[in-house]
Order: sequence, then C-alpha cells, then structure tokens
Amino acid sequence: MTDSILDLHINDGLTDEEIDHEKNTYGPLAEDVRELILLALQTRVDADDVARAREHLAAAREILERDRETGPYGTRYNDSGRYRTWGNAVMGLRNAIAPIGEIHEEPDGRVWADFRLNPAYEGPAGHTHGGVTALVLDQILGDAARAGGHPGMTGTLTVRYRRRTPLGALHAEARIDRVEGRKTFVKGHIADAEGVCVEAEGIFIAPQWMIEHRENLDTSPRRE
Ligand SMILES: CCCCCCCC(=O)SCCNC(=O)CCNC(=O)[C@H](O)C(C)(C)COP(=O)(O)OP(=O)(O)OC[C@H]1O[C@@H](n2cnc3c(N)ncnc32)[C@H](O)[C@@H]1OP(=O)(O)O
Repeated sequence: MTDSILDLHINDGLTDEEIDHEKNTYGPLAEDVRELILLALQTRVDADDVARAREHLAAAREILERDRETGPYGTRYNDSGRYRTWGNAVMGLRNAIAPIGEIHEEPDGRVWADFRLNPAYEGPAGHTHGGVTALVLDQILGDAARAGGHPGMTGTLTVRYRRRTPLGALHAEARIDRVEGRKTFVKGHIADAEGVCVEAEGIFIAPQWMIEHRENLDTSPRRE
C-alpha cells in the first residue's frame, strides 16, 4: 500500500508548455463527459435518437481507446514543481465526476471552494447525497491540512448533517484547528446561500512513510 502510493508520485519530466498543452487538450474532454453524465440522466429524446447518439459515443470511444493508460493517474510533477492530481475524485482536471474545479488557499490558512452540484449528485429527492458532501469535505479538510504544512491521510472524518444540502451552488471551506504531533485536527463546512448545511471535523495523520518521503510528495502549493 505504502509503496504503491509512492510509486504513483512521478516526475514525468514534462515542460510547463507540455503541461499546458495537456490541460487544454484533456480538460475540455472531461467537461464534455461531465455534460454527458447529466444528459444521460435528463435527456427525453426517443429511442431512435438515443440509439443514434450511442453510435456516435461508440465512435468517440473507439478513437479515445486507441492510445490510453490503464491505471490510476496518481500524482505527477515536473522540475518546476507543478503538481498534477488530475485523477482526483473531487477536483481532478481529467476526472469527469470531480465536482470542484479549483480549491483556493488563503494566507491565513483558510482553504475554500465555490462549486455546483448538478442532479447527478442527488441523494434525497432534489438534494445532495450525503456521501457526496462527505467526499467534498474529506478533500477540503485534507487540503487545509496539507496547505498548512501538515499533510496526512484521513484517519477519522466526523460529519454532522445539520440540514438538507440542496443541489446547485455551494461553498466549502476548512482550516486547521490544532496540531498534536503527527495528528492534525481540521474543521470545515459546506454552506448554501442560507448558511451552513454540513459540518465536519477531520483528524489527518502523517504516517511514517509520508514523513520520510515528504520532499517527494504532493505538499507543494503549486498543485493543479
Ligand atoms: C494531501 C491532499 C488531500 C487529500 C485529501 C483526501 C484524503 C483521503 O481521502 S486519504 C484516504 C482515506 N484515508 C486512508 O485511507 C487512511 C488509512 N489509514 C492509514 O493509512 C493509517 O491507519 C493512518 C495513517 C490513519 C494511521 O496510521 P499510523 O501512522 O500507523 O498510526 P498510529 O501510529 O497507529 O497512530 C498515530 C496516532 O494517531 C492515532 N490514530 C491512528 N489511527 C487513527 C484514526 N483512524 N483516527 C484517529 N486517530 C488515529 C493514534 O491513536 C495515535 O495517536 P497518539 O500519537 O496520540 O497515540
């Protein structure tokens, strides 16, 4: 387990220009697929049109499969310190299910994101699935720990659902509460326009392997 995490931290030697090219090539593809996920849920066209659309999708899949990787994306970086976690389930640029585009880090340690959850994230009718809000909070709280200089794995995440979280425009934020040795305690929440919907507290623990290999890991503020 430990080795596989370190094995997936790879300096792939790309130039900044090559990274920008990849970003401009594959980012819009993920956007299109994100839109397709919603369309699969919402389209009302008839069976013939669905069949026709599926033929086009099969053709697109055939093109995309001509040259592909098979494993997880991991964390990739280059010599100028640009870290890419583009497969990340919450904010990966190339991951069509990732609901967050950008997570901001403030000098005072606050980490935040404004994002939208469309109906593909539904749990209770018309509202956000509780597992999705927990997913977002795990990432935001973990990022607050990392941005504050205390990266760790989630040991415990305690989530309190104070009221139903609507779909649509949401805001998430977190900051470090305290640090006790290898354990970092982080607090955060998700809010809609009316106020806080979900609160969370996380304990992020730096395992020994992470401390030993810290200089090679994803602790850079220049993560994208
Ligand atoms: C960095 C970018 C942001 C990433 C955001 C996404 C975050 C994630 O989703 S991470 C994935 C989910 N988490 C995991 O898979 C973690 C799996 N678990 C582990 O790897 C280990 O159990 C880990 C790292 C949590 C603790 O392992 P280890 O370092 O061996 O702990 P150990 O030496 O037993 O205990 C150290 C301290 O932590 C405490 N502790 C151990 N496990 C936990 C836990 N699960 N919860 C709370 N405290 C714990 C111990 O009591 C001990 O405390 P003290 O020092 O006061 O006695």
